Amino acid sequence: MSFDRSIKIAPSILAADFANFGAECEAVEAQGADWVHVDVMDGHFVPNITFGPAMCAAIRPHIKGVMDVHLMISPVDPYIDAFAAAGADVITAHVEAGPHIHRTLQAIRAAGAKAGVALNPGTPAESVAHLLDLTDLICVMTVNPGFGGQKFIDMGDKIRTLRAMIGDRPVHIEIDGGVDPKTAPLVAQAGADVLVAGSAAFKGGSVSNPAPYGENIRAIRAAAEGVWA
Ligand SMILES: O=C(CO)[C@H](O)[C@H](O)COP(=O)(O)O
Repeated sequence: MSFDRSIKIAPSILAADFANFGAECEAVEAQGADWVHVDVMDGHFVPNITFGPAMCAAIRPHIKGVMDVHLMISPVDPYIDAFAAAGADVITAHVEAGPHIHRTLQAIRAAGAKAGVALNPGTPAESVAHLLDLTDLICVMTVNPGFGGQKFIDMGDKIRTLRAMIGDRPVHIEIDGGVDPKTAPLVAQAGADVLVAGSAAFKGGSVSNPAPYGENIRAIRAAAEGVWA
């Protein structure tokens, strides 16, 4: 997985048809998705339960590109090897999920995946200042994690602070929650390059009618890229 700072759209399959994940992954990729984002929730760190490593392994053959696994679980460390073995390219853990985030990021890299660290809206940018050389991606939550379809919370100042802290390190800034064509320019302008979109990516489409996925992805990308025009 090579590094670049172009805008990447990562549809979250939290908004897909739960009875048809393999076909949904293929459909969004065929319609222009750069990454596929998988929201893993445990009913403990967040108030919702979704998928585990077996589901990630099941959809892996249906994803040609990057499988981006966002762990909203606590503890994280006992499950890292299982998600890496399931084929995750990126594994992101929350800085709030445990006392030893250094150990977690090192374990993710040791397992062969890119290491991401996520921050809830209430967590300041400075909480990851000491992690910049241990991480490949910082995920800025623009909703309180747990559910799709929530209202976007403006984290522009945090994104700008992180972009300045990162400097020329090869670290992605990913935004997760409420991303759509209206909010995408705000986060892109602030310095984000990976935009997770659930509701706004899957809106109006289905595996039997995937064209709206393409329209949605193109609209988010054009809005984000438009800030540089
Ligand atoms: O991590 C998440 C929720 O915890 C989801 O990825 C996020 O909310 C995306 O969904 P939407 O675009 O519908 O807001």
